[in-house]
Amino acid sequence: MPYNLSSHQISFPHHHVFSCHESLRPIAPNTRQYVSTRRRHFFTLDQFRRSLIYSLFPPSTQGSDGDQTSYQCFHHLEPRSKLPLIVLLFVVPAFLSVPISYHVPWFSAAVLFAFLAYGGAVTSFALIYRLSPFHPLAKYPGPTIAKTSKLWAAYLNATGDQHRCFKDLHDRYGDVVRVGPNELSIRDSSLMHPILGQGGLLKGPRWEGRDGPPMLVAQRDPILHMHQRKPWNRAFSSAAMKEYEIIVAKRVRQFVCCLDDMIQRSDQNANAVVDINRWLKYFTTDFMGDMAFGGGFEMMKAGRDVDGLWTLLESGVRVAGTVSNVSYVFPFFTAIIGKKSPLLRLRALCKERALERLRMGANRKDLFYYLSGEELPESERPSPADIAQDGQLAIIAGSDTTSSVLTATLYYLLRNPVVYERLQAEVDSAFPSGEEPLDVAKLSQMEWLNGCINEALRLQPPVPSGSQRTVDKGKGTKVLGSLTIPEETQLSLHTYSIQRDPRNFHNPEAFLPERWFSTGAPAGEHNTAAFFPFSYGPTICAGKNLALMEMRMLLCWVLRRFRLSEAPGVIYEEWEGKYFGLAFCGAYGSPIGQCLA
Ligand code: HEM
Repeated sequence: MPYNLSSHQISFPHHHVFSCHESLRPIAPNTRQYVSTRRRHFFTLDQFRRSLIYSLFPPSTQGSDGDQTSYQCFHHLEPRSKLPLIVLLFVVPAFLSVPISYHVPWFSAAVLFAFLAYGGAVTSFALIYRLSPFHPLAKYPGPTIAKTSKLWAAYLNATGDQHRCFKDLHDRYGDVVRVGPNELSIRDSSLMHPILGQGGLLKGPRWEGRDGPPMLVAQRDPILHMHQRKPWNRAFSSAAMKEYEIIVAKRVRQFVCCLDDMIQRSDQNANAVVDINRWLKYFTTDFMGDMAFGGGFEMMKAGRDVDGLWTLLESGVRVAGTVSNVSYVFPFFTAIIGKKSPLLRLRALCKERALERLRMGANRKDLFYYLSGEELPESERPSPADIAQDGQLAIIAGSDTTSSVLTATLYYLLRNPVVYERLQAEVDSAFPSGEEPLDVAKLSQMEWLNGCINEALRLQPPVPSGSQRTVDKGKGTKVLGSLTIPEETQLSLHTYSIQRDPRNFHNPEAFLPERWFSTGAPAGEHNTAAFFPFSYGPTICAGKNLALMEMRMLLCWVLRRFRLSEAPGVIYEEWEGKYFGLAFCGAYGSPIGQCLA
């Protein structure tokens, strides 16, 4: 159904974004912080004055009374840092309590009353407007609670159930659902190019409010993004990828030996119950540690979460995912949690590792080599802080994602014994006994292997809610296919729903690797454009080819060496329902041959 919104525009606070014709200059040599040569942004007294009015007439009240003054105020203001937010939320009502105190017997009662009245008024204005027919997104269907606040989405994110809940909403309301006051979730793969492709929409504000210059994945400005992306593109060129094969192979060999060791030590007749999810996490983190910092995590060797890195990663990703739904909370969150915040601790750990590696120098061409600009003249190299930040991104982006897809693939193999047998036969014939599955070209041609990985990526994409985009402020209403989107609306293509949509994939809930075969695929709908677990366009996952190589090699090697089966006492039917942070156990059968290490 086509949606036609009025050109009525809403405002949503966000940072200044450089336009293409503005030039950029770094604020200091060897740094990624830039200022526009045309216009600089300071929080001026005028803005401060207007921010006070904004607090009384927040964005969402705009239009309810047609008040042009309030509209102009919130249209131009961007109060995201701690000070103005504290002023708006605490100082204004504190001032209001002074006149009230003349009318009540106790000053404390006046303060309480002022805060309640101020908070109540602001909240009521916001709620009434957001639910009113005057809101620019009023025509889009969605649950009432979602229209009132993003707190609901934050709550769903914290439960780990957001993607399944959004899919239910799409099944109920259709391809476009209002999932926040100013946010839409979209289940229409034909909009992939206009939204994510070249010249598409800017990244959304969900990464805002964090300390320091944004890392690549959070960079909203397309020009800065392109600039920051260059070393990543060099790092994942075909020539560079060749160098990584031995690094992956070394860690896969170690993974296999660790499992072998567990089987040897087990008293269950050459079987061992292994927490495969945990071990896959150790594997991917050790490997990304090698790539980003030249090693140093050694979780597989220790058989445990060394330095609490995984706990930091898991809690950091979960907290960041939840809080980014309400990114204006970030400054308060970091102020309250301070240095104990998992993200800050992770940052400190990565900085320590980066400095250590810089001291050691580049002894091989890994990801660090490219990110630290070893091949560039000294003056063009990034600062240690930037290198540490890129290393941190590699660990966050490259470990949990890959381990969750590997876990999902093994899960679906256990649940589909016929597919397991077919894949096993393919692996056995591709790599006869004793041969190490190292041939990357051969791995990329194996239809069952790649079909299984694609199915796991389709059914359990590690970024299930997609990458948020926004219709840029000041650019006016955007027409996307049959949709008309008001400026400063946030939106995401919902990967999980699109990849399970029967219009795109025949029998979408079934694990069918055959659907990816070049010939002999089962009849039925198969829309390759609707498969985008790594996203699409200029911001597509930088590490896609590395992740695929890593997953292919590990799966092949594990299948050559072990026979997996369901562990006793585990209810596998329940696993799929608890995608987030689940421990998944597999019982291992007789090993095939000797440890290949
Ligand atoms: C199965 C594994 C993986 C999946 C499904 C995956 C998926 C994604 C997705 C959906 C994005 C967001 C893109 C966007 O904003 O449009 C992303 C970004 C990114 N990923 Fe991956 N990823 C995986 C593994 C990796 C690995 C191994 C690395 C290696 C370091 C990596 C590095 C990155 C980087 C650097 C970005 C930011 C790209 C940018 O904004 O330009 N990812 N990934």
